Amino acid sequence: MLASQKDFNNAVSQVKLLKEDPGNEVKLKLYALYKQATEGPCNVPKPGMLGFINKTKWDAWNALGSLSKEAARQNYVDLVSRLSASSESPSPEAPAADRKQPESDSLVVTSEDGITTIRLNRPAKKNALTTQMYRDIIAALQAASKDESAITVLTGSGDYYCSGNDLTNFTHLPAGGLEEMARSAAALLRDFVNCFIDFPKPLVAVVNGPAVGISVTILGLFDVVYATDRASFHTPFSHLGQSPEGCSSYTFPKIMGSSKAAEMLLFGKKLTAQEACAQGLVTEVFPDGTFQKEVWARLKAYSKLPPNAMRISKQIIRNREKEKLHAVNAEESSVLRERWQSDECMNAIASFLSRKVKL
Ligand SMILES: CCCCCC/C=C/C(=O)SCCNC(=O)CCNC(=O)[C@H](O)C(C)(C)COP(=O)(O)OP(=O)(O)OC[C@H]1O[C@@H](n2cnc3c(N)ncnc32)[C@H](O)[C@@H]1OP(=O)(O)O
Repeated sequence: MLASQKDFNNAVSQVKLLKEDPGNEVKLKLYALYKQATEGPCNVPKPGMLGFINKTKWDAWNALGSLSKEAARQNYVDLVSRLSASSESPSPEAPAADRKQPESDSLVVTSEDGITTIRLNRPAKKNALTTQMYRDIIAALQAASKDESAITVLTGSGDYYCSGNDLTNFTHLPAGGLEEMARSAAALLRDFVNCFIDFPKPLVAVVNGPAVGISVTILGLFDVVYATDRASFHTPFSHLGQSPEGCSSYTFPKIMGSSKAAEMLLFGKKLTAQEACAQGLVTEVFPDGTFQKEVWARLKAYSKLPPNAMRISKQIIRNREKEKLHAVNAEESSVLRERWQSDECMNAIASFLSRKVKL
């Protein structure tokens, strides 16, 4: 059942009682949802360039498009309830030592020198992502968005950056069978990608080796991607009977043009680091021997820049795209939900598991 007018009025009062300032981005979201819930879709002319604040507010409201008043009311109530819960928790700005650690040691999260680093730590399996790792990454990103660091980094341990989704995820069938597995995987995928779309601070991928599948597609949602010259970028979705995710069906054509994107996403063409850089997916490539030293020195210098200026600049860059990205993510997740139940996909996974086929 959607939130009632009374729930909405209560949430409006609750916002004034929040102990912590939720930050400009959240305030903007609250403003937009409030306007949409009370007045419906944006119906006023766009302010001129000089009215910067009014224009930002207008953009946020306008970005909600034709969202119904009822849905906006519900989203407003949900957002306030999350904010109230987190402002009651002991310390939303918890320092690294107090951060809730991931459930498994396949993910290691550290904070140092203004940088929060989320490290995939399953080198024996080429950092393939288990279901628990997706959940832990979501939690780590949510914590990093509120901690004191200026920059957040995703990287891998060992010789691989990440071999993508752990294909054995598909072998743990719940009581509801294949259909239920596909439904819950699609919901998790959608939440996972949403966190990257909404992440408010500079997000940097330090690609320490080959990258496969979803670890490649989400790169289009990062702000900066540094890669060793040993890295490669491979999205073998057709080989696996699957389809693109991570908003790559939208970001890749935008970044590299539609025909280069099609070669990767339809035919699974693997790019070298230099090729990925030439096509705009990678920001800069470093020789493997000096990769870690050069990249971390650079990131340490960037982490000293004024954090609010970086957040606001990211907000301006990202806000225009957010609604579109959420819509793309929803569509890709729903298409994959069907794909995962197809014979093409099941056969491809069975082949990998029986060691008949390797990419
Ligand atoms: C909530 C669900 C969201 C899903 C989102 C949709 C995501 C889609 C994708 O990410 S599609 C991409 C999936 N990934 C793959 O298909 C890669 C499969 N792996 C390989 O082809 C190869 O392992 C390799 C090319 C990555 C590396 O080859 P090689 O260097 O020869 O190493 P090994 O094959 O011996 O691998 C070592 C060890 O790791 C295991 N492993 C590697 N990748 C995966 C994987 N993706 N899933 C599960 N296990 C993986 C491999 O089986 C070996 O294990 P073992 O030593 O045999 O126990």
